[in-house]
Amino acid sequence: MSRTPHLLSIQSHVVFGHAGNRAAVFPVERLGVNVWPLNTVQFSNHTQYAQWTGEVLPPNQIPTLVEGIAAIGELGNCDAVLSGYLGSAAQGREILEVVARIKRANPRALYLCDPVMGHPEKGCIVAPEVSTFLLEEAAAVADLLCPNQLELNSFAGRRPTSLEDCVGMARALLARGPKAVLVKHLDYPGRAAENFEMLLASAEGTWLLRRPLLAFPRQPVGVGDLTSGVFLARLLLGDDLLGAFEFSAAAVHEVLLETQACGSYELELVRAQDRIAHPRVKFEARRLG
Ligand SMILES: Nc1ncnc2c1ncn2[C@@H]1O[C@H](COP(=O)(O)OP(=O)(O)O)[C@@H](O)[C@H]1O
Ligand SMILES: Cc1ncc(COP(=O)(O)O)c(C=O)c1O
Ligand SMILES: [Mg+2]
Repeated sequence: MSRTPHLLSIQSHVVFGHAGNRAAVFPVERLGVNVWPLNTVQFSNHTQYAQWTGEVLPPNQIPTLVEGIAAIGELGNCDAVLSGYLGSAAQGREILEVVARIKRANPRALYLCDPVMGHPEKGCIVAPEVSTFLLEEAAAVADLLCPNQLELNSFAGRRPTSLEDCVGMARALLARGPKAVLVKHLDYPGRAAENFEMLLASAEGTWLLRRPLLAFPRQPVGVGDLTSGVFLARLLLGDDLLGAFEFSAAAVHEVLLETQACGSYELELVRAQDRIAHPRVKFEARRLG
């Protein structure tokens, strides 16, 4: 029997609803990966409600908690680290130390960075110094980087003019160190309005994936966190980059269909659990160039 992979997932916790670890832990475990959730913040709800209560984890708690895992002899069993929503740049620096420590314990361990930067128009609030940390420090260390279009624009320092330009921006990120860049949401002049598009860039090439754009009265939150979690889970379960990319698009689309059918604002992860594990839809990515 093959071993169950272990993933250290360092992102936000919300008591109500689904974002950060609350969008990733359950689906990733449902797919068959053990998750070690380490919560960077504990908020009542995600920040797009415009109000919330709760606290940011003191940065020194990150190495303290990882030290506890090392002390019981389990750190070498960690197969990957995922980082997402951060409460401070200081937390980010502690995460990079933790990644280095885990890679010493298990040189095959992967680090996926979802560079959650905030989106003032949408109401996603992240401390501004976190963006600087992600741009200048985290990208160089990550094996896998999963920006959305706005985050890709921040890395490039400009907006794209076309799909080809998005490809160039994603491939420029590869040059900073990651083995793959998954752009979770593409937006560029001339994009067909009926589609939701994603991009995967690696040393082997670049792939574009299109799925239907669904209508929501209010855009659900946590979709990015769900996407990066499922993508990494499938890699840990043995998929190649392209397979994990296509699977994550299908599983996320199933969750969005369920969410839309229920008329919910929060992602319907519990109701969609079987569809996450066994998506009925399939999207094939198209190789570009
Ligand atoms: N198929 C889809 N149809 C409609 N909206 C979608 C679909 N897939 C994702 N979304 C929405 O697209 C947006 C993507 O957000 P974006 O900021 O680019 O990424 P992230 O989720 O990482 O923040 C989210 O608001 C999400 O709810
Ligand atoms: C607490 C928290 N975590 C994570 C996120 C990121 O969510 P998404 O997956 O939509 O990028 C948000 C977005 O507002 C948030 O408020
Ligand atoms: Mg995001």
